[in-house]
Amino acid sequence: MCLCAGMNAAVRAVIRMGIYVGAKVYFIHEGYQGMVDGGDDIKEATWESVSNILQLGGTVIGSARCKAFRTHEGRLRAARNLLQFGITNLCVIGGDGSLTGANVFREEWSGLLAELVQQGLNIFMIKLKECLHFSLLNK
Ligand SMILES: Nc1ncnc2c1ncn2[C@@H]1O[C@H](COP(=O)(O)OP(=O)(O)O)[C@@H](O)[C@H]1O
Ligand SMILES: O=P(O)(O)OC[C@H]1O[C@](O)(COP(=O)(O)O)[C@@H](O)[C@@H]1O
Repeated sequence: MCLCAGMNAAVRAVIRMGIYVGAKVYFIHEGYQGMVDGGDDIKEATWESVSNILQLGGTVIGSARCKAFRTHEGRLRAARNLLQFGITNLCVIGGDGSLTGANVFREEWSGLLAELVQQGLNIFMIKLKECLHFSLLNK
């Protein structure tokens, strides 16, 4: 469990600013593990869902070490899950490891999409490659 102060403030700021500018914003629970697993680990956030969290230690969305995200296969699963939810931007809050992983993912993104297309993923999703950006915040 991560007890770092400030993580929830960062989560709250990202969610509320995203909603403020009109975006649909999602929590990805348990870090990259949630991105790889998809399903219930990816949930739409609301303004109220980040109320009363500033004073809490750790992070309300969890954190995890994820071996799978270090592998190409794991990142392919993560990309598929993002596309299924229509997620086009990622904000990664973490340290050196998380940001290194985000950079690897960004560099691989076009190739991952090409692989998903080969596997038969709906072609309209391809336009998302134009708009997958990473905002990198250091903890
Ligand atoms: N070189 C890498 N390639 C892909 N993913 C990575 C890499 N390094 C770290 N990660 C991912 O980032 C996660 C968090 O990294 P870690 O070093 O544990 O924490 P921190 O972000 O606090 O430095 C790892 O569990 C792994 O899933
Ligand atoms: O839970 P929300 O809606 O994010 O509101 C957070 C609010 O709670 C506080 O952190 C603490 O407020 P109190 O000192 O009144 O308990 C405020 O500074 C902040 O505006």
